[in-house]
Formats: sequence, C-alpha cells, structure tokens
Amino acid sequence: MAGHSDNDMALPRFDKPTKVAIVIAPYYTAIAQAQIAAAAAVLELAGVSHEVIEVPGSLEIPTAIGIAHRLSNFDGFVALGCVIRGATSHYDVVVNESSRALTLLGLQGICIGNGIITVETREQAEERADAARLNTAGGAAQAALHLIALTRRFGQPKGGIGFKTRPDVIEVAGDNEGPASA
Ligand SMILES: Nc1c(NC[C@H](O)[C@H](O)[C@H](O)CO)[nH]c(=O)[nH]c1=O
Ligand SMILES: CC(=O)[C@@H](O)COP(=O)(O)O
Repeated sequence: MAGHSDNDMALPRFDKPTKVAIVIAPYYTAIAQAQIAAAAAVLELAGVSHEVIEVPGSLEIPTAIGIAHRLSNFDGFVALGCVIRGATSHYDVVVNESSRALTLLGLQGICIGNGIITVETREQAEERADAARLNTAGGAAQAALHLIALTRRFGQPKGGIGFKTRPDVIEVAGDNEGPASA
C-alpha cells in the first residue's frame, strides 16, 4: 500500500517488454534517493525496466515527460519530486502548475504516476519518501503501471462489427471481380 490508502491493488502483469522513465527533480538529494529506490523497487517487482531522467525542479518534470514521450518510446512515466513550502507563494506555483501540467499530459493518454511530494516540513517529506512508511513514490510507480495495463487492455484489436481485413488480400469497394491477392 502507498500513502494513507488501505487499498492494496495487485500489480499488473505484462506479457511484453515494458519500459518506464522515472523523471525526477532531485531538489532535496536524500529525499530524491529514497524516492528513486522506492519507485524502482515496484518497477522491478513488476518486471518492468526503467531509466532515470533528472531535471532541476518539479516545474520541469511535465516538460521533460512531454519531450521523452514525443521523442522516445517509454510506455509510461513516474514523476518524482519534493516541494516544501517556503516563505512566499512560489510553493503554490510549483505545486499547482506541475500537477496541472501532469494531469493535462495524462488526459492526452500519457501514462503518468505523480509522485511529487508537496509538504509543509522536511519531516513530512521524509515520511512520504520512505518506502517503509508512506511510500508515495512506490504508489506513483504502481499508478503508472496500472495506466499502462489499462492502455493495453483497451488498445487490443477490436472484434465485432465491420469487415475484417486479411493481410494477404486487398479489398476494393464495388469490385465485382472478387478480392485481388496482395
Ligand atoms: N522550490 C522548489 C522548486 N523550485 C524550482 C522550480 O521547480 C523550477 O525548477 C524553477 O522555478 C525553474 O523553472 N522545485 C522543486 O522541485 N522543489 C522545491 O521545493
Ligand atoms: C517551494 C518553493 O518554491 C520554495 O522552496 C521557495 O522558497 P521561498 O518561498 O522561501 O522563496
């Protein structure tokens, strides 16, 4: 289980190679190291390979995911970062805009688990980054895997209505001579 949830969904199983990018903003080094370890443990348990991509801050995570999705071949992404409130409203900008951008990318069909920790204190961050405590990074990895599985479940070739093409035959509408062979 991750976070405060009491719902421990079983990890999905994949029947073909699956690759995930962990996109992390290591703003706080020790926190970031714990987050990467927690997310990697979940991905390895599911038999999924991963690559770690580092960006300066959480505001850059959505842009990095957009770039990687467009230019590479990852099946999904785990967004990891840590935003601790300071003395100004910049916290709200970083938290709100990074999460909004990740949500918009997700609505475009990119499989993203959001593990950006947004807290008031360092102690809260440590508790959430710790795989043995709230394990929010592990939860984000699980979320990404479930979205990949969902994509593959609904992305299967559809049976049902309409003619079914054959790879060896070219069907031409209105052709009374019968199908030409490819
Ligand atoms: N204060 C935190 C930041 N701030 C940096 C921004 O995310 C961004 O890199 C900068 O505004 C340049 O675009 N980032 C975090 O991840 N965590 C923080 O606590
Ligand atoms: C979350 C932040 O952006 C924070 O680190 C910035 O601190 P401050 O608001 O004191 O400038």
